[in-house]
Amino acid sequence: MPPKSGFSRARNVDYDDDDIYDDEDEYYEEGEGGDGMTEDDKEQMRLGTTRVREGLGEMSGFTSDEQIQEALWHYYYDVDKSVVYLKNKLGTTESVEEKPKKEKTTSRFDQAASVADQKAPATTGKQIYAQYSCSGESAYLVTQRPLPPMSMPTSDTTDDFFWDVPWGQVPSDRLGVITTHASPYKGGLLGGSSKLAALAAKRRKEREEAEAAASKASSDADAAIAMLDKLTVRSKDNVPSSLGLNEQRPARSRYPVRKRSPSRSPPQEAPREAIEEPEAPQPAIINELPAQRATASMFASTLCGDCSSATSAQSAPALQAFPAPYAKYKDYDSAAAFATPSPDDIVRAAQAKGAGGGRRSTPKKKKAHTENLARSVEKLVVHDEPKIRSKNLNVVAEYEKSDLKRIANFVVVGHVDHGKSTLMGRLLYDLKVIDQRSIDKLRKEAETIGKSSFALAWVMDETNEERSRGVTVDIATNYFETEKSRFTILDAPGHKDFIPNMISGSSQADFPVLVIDASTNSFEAGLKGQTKEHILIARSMGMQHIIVAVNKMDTVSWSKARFDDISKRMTAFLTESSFLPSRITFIPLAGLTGENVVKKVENSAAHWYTGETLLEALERIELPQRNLQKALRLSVADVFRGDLRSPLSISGRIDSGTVQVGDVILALPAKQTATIKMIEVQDAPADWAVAGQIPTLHLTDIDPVHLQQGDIVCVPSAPVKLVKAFTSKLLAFQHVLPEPVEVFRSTLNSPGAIRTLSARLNKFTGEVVKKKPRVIKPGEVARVVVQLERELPIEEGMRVVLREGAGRWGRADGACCVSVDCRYERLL
Ligand SMILES: Nc1nc2c(ncn2[C@@H]2O[C@H](COP(=O)(O)OP(=O)(O)OP(=O)(O)O)[C@@H](O)[C@H]2O)c(=O)[nH]1
Repeated sequence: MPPKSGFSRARNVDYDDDDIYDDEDEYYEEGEGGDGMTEDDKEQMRLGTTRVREGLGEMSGFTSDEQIQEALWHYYYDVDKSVVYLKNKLGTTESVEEKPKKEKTTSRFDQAASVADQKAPATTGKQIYAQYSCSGESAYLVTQRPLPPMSMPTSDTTDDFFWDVPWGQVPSDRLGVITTHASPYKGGLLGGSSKLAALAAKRRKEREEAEAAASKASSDADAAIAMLDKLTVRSKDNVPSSLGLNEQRPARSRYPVRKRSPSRSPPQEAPREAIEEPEAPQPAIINELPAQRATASMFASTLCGDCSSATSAQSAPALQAFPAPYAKYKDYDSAAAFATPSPDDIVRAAQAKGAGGGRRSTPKKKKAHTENLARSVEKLVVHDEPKIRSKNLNVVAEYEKSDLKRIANFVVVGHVDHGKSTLMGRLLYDLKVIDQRSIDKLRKEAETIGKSSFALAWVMDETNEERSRGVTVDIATNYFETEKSRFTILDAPGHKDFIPNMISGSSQADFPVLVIDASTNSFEAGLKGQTKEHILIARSMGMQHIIVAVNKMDTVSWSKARFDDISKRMTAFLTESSFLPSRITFIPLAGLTGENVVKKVENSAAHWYTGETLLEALERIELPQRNLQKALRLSVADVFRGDLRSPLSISGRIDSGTVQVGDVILALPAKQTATIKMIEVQDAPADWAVAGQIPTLHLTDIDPVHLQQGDIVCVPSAPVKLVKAFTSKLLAFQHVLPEPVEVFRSTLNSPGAIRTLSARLNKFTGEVVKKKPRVIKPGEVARVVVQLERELPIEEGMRVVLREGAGRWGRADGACCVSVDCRYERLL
């Protein structure tokens, strides 16, 4: 049988007696066998019987023990009262068998009066016995004398007894005396039922027993309190919580608390952590707990262990810190919570062991296997780019032994709308580089927007802007091949707004093809516009040979006079620009019709011309010497930030040196290195490229931000120096003064100024004619000092272009620039 819970035990202790027994009869019958007599009662009854017989004297022989005991029981062992009762009873006619209980219906006062009437003569009055209960004492009113004879008929009522006595004037012989003495019935009932007295005694006894039981329960409760205290969570002030489980949270602070860094911890969280600090157990508090808690239940004992054997003072502090249900895990350490395998781990390990067919691997082997695996994983590092391996080719030897055709790059220059793009489209079309279907498609597309005459031009002008506007914007590159040469076409824009692009194209060319519109007034307009400027730029780039294509001859009916006039005027200008007459080629042609482009003109009006076609002139033109043995110098004409396969690519002509796949290059002025991953020459993959070619280099190991158009690419071992000032020999195309200029190194440029005119030189011998001249006239050669605002990669032998300040840029007279043939004698 499980022990009584503390709760039920407390309930029994606190029950009130009156709440249990409301009916005295039930209590009486539940007494000792139903007779209500205890051993004490029987003893008192025996002694009382003896004493009553002594009090009855000679009347004792007429009285049975049963009557005596009945009287004693009735008067609660009062011997005197019992004797009086029995004497009165024996003196009356009333049967002694009459039970005193029936007299309850008659008042005590009437009984006394009745007895007096029976014992005294009616004329002597009545002796009255009255009994009052007054604070535990008995008072008797006794008449001293017999009552006088009554004239009135006697009556048993008190009204008859005092009928002749005036109110308030009672005769002295009828006055009684009240005497008091201590009642022999301490705590008993007076004149009442002896059963009630017995009931009172029973209740006193039960109360005493209940108090004794409560005392015992109190001692049991102490043990219960001790156990409950172990489960009690204290507040910071060590006051036992009255809320029980609701206040157990602070006890969790016993577990390791992860502290936040002060910088990241919100200010308001600091007090919280202070609250969570574990509280030192206070055993003294436990002893002060009220004894109002029951002992631990079976459930609590199961969770918390057997605490009954430990004293509260000893065990409570240790358990105090661990709220249920974790109290049993006194040594719990969350930091090492997973240091040992969990029950699930053990089960899984056993299952794995069984599934492994009994094969065992020792921990040592497992550890070695794990380490090997870790090392293998470390080796599996994925690099962003595969390591580029160079074939270490002798590129010069490879070039010489190759049957590579002559490499020729030319830039198509001239005034806007003079027919440059159309001429190149016709060239490509006649050379079958562009097929008929593509031309038909372009022609149809051009017709839709009313520009059918531009169909051939669209072979080169591929962007929507260029096609819609009918104007070339950027350099268009294309390739064609002849029997002896591989050409790269650099179609430059003729509009003045795109001069920088024209310079970029010119920087990659070996020679220019100048296109002049032979139509009436167009040639003249071009001379005032970009025709002369383009010539000067091309010459400034070091180009010495030039082909002049007198275009649109169909518009002038192949007029020889017109052709001769143009040739004469242009020869004069070109020679002024330092082109030797022997290096100037004039070809009358019509790009739109293709006459004298690839095929000789068949028009009878052109019978007077027996010279070369454009293609023949291209094949014959002399190309500059290639410097393959010198250090790498490449002018970056374009930068492509392409696809995933080729995130960064550059293109430009190699001025000197060679490159091959795997080479590390240096980009200036960023001073950043890169690795050549792939090379393409004229849209075909190649292992190398040499001076004179315009390859596309696909790079890696460099951020695209470090490369831009106009940069110089060189080898890290022989970099180009970055300078902010240099001395140059220049050829003046107009008056030159110390003045602000824009300095171009290819398309890379910087603001600067001609700081000093050092000397005027002999145009052919280079000797000093005059030191520190005030001005340099057009056509004269001089030595000047140029200052730059920012560094540019410039070295001896390079060519730069000095143009007048931006305010005078692009003047319509075509003489707006100072184009300088810069041969650097020395750097500052
Ligand atoms: N009649 C005639 N028209 C030509 C000839 N060549 C070109 N054209 C026309 O001249 C116009 C301009 O031709 P383009 O090739 O665009 O001229 P462009 O020099 O390339 O122009 P930009 O590049 O913008 O400077 C077009 O309408 C052509 O059809 C030609 O030989 N004869």
